[in-house]
Amino acid sequence: MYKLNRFFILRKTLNRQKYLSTIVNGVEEPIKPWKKIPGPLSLPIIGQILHFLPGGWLHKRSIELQQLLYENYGPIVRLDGNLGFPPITFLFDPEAAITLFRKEESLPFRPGFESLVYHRKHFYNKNVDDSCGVLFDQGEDWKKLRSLVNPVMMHTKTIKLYTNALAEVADDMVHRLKSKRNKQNMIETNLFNELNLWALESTGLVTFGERLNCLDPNLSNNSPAMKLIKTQQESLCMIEKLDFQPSLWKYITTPAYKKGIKTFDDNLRYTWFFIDRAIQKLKSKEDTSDEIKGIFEKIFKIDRDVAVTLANDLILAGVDTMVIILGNQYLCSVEDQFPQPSEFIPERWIVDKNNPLYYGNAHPFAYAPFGFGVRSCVGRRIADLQIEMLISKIVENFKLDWIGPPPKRTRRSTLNYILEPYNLVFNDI
Ligand code: HEM
Repeated sequence: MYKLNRFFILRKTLNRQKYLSTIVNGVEEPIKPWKKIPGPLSLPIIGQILHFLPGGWLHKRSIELQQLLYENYGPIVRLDGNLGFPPITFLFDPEAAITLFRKEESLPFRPGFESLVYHRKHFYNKNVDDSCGVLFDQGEDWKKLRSLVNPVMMHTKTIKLYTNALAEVADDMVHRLKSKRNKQNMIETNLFNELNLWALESTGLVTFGERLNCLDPNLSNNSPAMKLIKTQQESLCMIEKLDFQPSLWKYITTPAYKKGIKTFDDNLRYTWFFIDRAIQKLKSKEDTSDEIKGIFEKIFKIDRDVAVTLANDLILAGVDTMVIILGNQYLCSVEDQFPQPSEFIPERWIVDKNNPLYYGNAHPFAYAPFGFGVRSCVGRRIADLQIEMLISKIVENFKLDWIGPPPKRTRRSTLNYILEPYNLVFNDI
């Protein structure tokens, strides 16, 4: 699944800058200039870009960027931004982060995905001012969408209606995993793709109110589901290239830009396959109150265009579960917050309060995977339920084991990638 941390562009909101200086030092201090925030050496004109180019210490790093920045510069780090990517402040102080979030305005600004937003505005939407979706819109446009979806997606009671259907999806996933095992009971195919298929099936069910059949054992590589997942993974790679690495696409038409636009086109085409199907079904079916309705159908009755935009959002956000930066993902892996952070110790969630491993000893904001406040993840209740269903079915059916060396770390980018080899063993109980 994905991570979406908020990142703040302090150049834009001076108040946040002021606030930061206050909380970090504990006393009111005059606003410090942006350039005083510690960060990699910045040279005139080219800024910090040299560190990210071949030969630079931040190019092709074997250690995560956030870890390098924290270890070298402390709890607040400045990246100036250059060649198409914006200035960023990394915040690794959970107390400061939570205070900042609490002070957030009613219309939080969350930048990012500029290439995708550009594609939606110039190649997909009819008018340049049309909505790009709840993930990407800002200000009043975002608020309008968000207030339509909140009652449908943020209420536990509404989401609980999907429990049985999601349990069936999880059962099918268990069957699929069983059928993909080799003689050592290890999954032969790409585990990352398998999880993407499950996520698409689960999110598709909640979105459209019906099964997409992504877990069908005979699913071919040319099926719309497989193509959707493939183009989604490719889209995220292109976003990483265009929006999270130095890139010239905003100034000239680069090959990466052309590839990105084509990939975003293809991805939306496959999402449309499912949207079209849902629209056709809605036209032909009678309204019965006792069946589970997808979010798409519920919103469609209020506003067709919003329903389509939202379906695009949910399928994108709910499948690969991607996005943006505030250092709490890194905070989850520091010893001060979670002792022995790189070890698999699930007991930390159930041990007694006196035990040093007790998860509650960490700062409450060190673990905030869904963000915080009015712009936090709108799919969190769905995600919680989906994950709860899958994990309980897996634990019921398998005794999990791990062979060989410890797992490689995930690669954090637009997405968190689980790196091969997947040495998980799925023994029958
Ligand atoms: C483990 C799974 C998931 C994680 C860790 C996650 C995490 C996040 C995070 C951190 C944000 C940004 C919050 C912020 O800016 O403060 C976010 C936003 C969002 N998520 Fe999720 N998410 C998950 C699953 C889902 C699912 C299943 C869906 C759809 C069904 C979804 C839909 C969205 C949408 C539409 C937004 C944008 C909300 C807005 O800007 O108003 N997410 N997610």
